[in-house]
Amino acid sequence: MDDPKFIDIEGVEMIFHTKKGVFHALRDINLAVGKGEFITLIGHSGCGKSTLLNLIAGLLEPSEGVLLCANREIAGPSPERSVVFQNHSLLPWLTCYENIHLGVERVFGKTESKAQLKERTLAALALVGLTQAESKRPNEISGGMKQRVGIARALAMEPKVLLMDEPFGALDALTRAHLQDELLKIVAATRSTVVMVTHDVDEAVLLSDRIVMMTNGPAATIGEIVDVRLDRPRDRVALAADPQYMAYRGAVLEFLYRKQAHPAKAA
Ligand SMILES: Nc1ncnc2c1ncn2[C@@H]1O[C@H](COP(=O)(O)OP(=O)(O)OP(=O)(O)O)[C@@H](O)[C@H]1O
Repeated sequence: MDDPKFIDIEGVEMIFHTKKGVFHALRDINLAVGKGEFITLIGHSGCGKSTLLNLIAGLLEPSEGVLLCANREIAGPSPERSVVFQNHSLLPWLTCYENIHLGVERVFGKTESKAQLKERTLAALALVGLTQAESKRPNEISGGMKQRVGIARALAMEPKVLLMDEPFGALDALTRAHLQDELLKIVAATRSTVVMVTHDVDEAVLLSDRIVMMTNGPAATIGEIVDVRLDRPRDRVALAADPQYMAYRGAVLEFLYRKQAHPAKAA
């Protein structure tokens, strides 16, 4: 691995000050993510997965500790760390092309020609198989297609890190499987570093190099990490009967449903 501490999270605590008082969401988070690594964050609802992702995105500031990306402190959002949310967050009045172009222009507008910006936008659409839908607006395409535009928009900015918060959570199982397979191919081609929040154990095992499993909140922390040593490219059908796959799956289930059996409401 080029840089085993490409993202480096050290001693992070997250405390929210709410009307009801102080809420200690995350404690003592230490994690290094290697360049090109695919990490998933899994844990019960409310344990702080999105909070940790938002800290890496620079959308939140830690109460204690430090987060670094490429040896620089994360001090705010940046196109080098682009985020894909569960609800695509496309602008409804813009076409698929325009939604992507907007981000491309923001990042490369000052340094590249109009033709280059167009080429980047078209390449991103092609990467997610949406060339045909370039002039459609979000209300004219399916949920899975919207998510693909969101992924294309994030990738078009050539981020160093792709952050994904349950990007397939709102999709039906077949579309979800299809997009997981596409994401695997795209990530293999772009060699992106990915941190993804998921609730889905199979998704975590299929996609990850490591699965970071979080304890229940409040004051959640990293409980265990599963190192998924399955060869790539991964084939979901072949893996379904693979004893190694089942063992990883079993380890995550054991953590979630035995060691961290669901808590009383955390917040
Ligand atoms: N801005 C905030 N102010 C106060 N509390 C917050 C804030 N953001 C998150 N929390 C609390 O921090 C805890 C972790 O929230 P977070 O959304 O990170 O959990 P999660 O693991 O992503 O949950 P889910 O799986 O349900 O999306 C929760 O108890 C939540 O209520």
